Amino acid sequence: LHKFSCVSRMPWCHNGVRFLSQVGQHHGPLTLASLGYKSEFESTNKNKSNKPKKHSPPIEIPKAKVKAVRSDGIKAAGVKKSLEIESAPFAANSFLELGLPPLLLERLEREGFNVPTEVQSAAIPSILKNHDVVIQSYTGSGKTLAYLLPILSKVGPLKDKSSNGNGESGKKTDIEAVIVAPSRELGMQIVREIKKLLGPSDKKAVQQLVGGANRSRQEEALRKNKPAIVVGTPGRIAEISAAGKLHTHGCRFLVLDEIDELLSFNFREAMHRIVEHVGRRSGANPREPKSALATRAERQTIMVSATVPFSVIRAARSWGHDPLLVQAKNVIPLESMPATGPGNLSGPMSGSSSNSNLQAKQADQSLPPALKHYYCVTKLQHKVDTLRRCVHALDAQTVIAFMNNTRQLKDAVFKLEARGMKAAELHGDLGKLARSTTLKKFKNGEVRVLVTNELSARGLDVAECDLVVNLDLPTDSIHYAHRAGRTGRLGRRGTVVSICEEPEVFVVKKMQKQLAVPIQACEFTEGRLVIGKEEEKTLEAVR
Ligand SMILES: Nc1ncnc2c1ncn2[C@@H]1O[C@H](COP(=O)(O)OP(=O)(O)OP(=O)(O)O)[C@@H](O)[C@H]1O
Repeated sequence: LHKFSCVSRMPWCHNGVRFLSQVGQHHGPLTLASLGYKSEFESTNKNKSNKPKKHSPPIEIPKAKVKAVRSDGIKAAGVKKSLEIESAPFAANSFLELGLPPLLLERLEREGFNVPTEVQSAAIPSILKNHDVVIQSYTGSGKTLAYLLPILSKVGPLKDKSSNGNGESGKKTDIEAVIVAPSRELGMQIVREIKKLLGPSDKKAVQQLVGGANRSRQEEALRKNKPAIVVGTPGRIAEISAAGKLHTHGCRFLVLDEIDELLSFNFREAMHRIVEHVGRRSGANPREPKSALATRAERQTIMVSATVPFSVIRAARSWGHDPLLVQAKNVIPLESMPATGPGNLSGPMSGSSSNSNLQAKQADQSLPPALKHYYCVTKLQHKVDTLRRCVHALDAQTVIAFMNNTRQLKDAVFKLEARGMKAAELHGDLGKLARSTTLKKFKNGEVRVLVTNELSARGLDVAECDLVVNLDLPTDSIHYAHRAGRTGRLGRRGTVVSICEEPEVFVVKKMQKQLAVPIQACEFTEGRLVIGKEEEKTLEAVR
């Protein structure tokens, strides 16, 4: 975004990145915390009601300029219906061929995981062979199990009995795997995925250490249950570790999920502590004189994200040992990546011609291939109404709408509800109970439109989500990719619509270029999505 020529009127455009007034003072990198999230800390419910703005009539569209296209919507008239997986990224081989232990294979079958996805097929053997890895594959392609399965093969109650490590003698000692995620929602989701495989009798082998939850209870659970795996947010893990209640020197795995987000400034101190205190970096010289590292177990470092900017490559080189870059169809030494300049798609730094090939090649690995992308130009005061017409036109049943400002987000929910569309807000100002209740309602179909901000852009896994709408544009292509990835999970159909004002169109065009996907101009009229003929012509050139 630094490269975009700013239009001073545009609220998000100032010194690189700026959202609307609420986050306007923040000039650091975009993070959950910078967007007003308190994912790591207790937050209060400041749910204030805002007066609804006057209803704005829909915009009239000159019919001659437009051509109707078939909606991508999924028919589910009032009833929540699961979306069919259409082009799943499944691999040709089976979990058995990947060398997973029998007990884990049983649990996978019980939970209906029959075939590994491509990225799982590439990552599992690499991790089982003790490599440090950076896992990069598009949103919703199964990266979580790609690292959880090899870890559960070596750690905890489902492990291969021949694998070494603590617990071998039946005596539980240290924690063996630490998994770090940037938000409590994502942390809890990972815990649920692990517990599903562990089953009720072994679920205490994993402990959540997320912010916003009761810390003494977490410490008590650590003491009593001696879990093999902990999953948490950076601040809470670092706090408990600094208090001497988390013993991670014997740890064999350190997973940094959504690594590019974890590298943001707000997590810097906590991440530093975690990286220094969890096991010993493999390849570090244990005989180094003053090094306390000698007493620690050698750890494997696993970093994960759909987007791998250069900062991640740098971090992987310094925190890992000869790491591999694992993608769905590729496993290559990270060393073979360019040593300087931008990594893959990025906002601020992308666009240099020397890296454009690499960028284009990796960009298409960040977005699910089946997604359809559109943008619709409207006036600011008509955005919510355009959203409503968009939902109807596509007959979308499970919609995530992204905004950048909490107050305007509440307004949008109010307007949608006033027009009879079931909507709810999700953001960091809500208490943890309100956040989980809203998410539950959204997942079970009680809420049709979830209006949220960057909190939900990473990791949130709602299989039924058939439409993502950017009511405010994301800051750059990385944020676009993560938001867009909330739909089209695991090969399902999905549509992404960015609703913007005329002066913002160049931002959409820029993202289209960086992401190497067509983002078609469209309008919603007479209950249908329509694209302009002119736009069609230019799109032919893009394709
Ligand atoms: N082999 C598999 N078979 C069936 N379902 C799977 C398989 N692997 C993963 N899934 C399911 O696919 C969904 C998406 O997986 P996951 O959340 O791990 O994707 P991701 O790549 O981490 O996405 P993001 O980048 O958005 O975090 C989850 O609901 C998960 O349970």
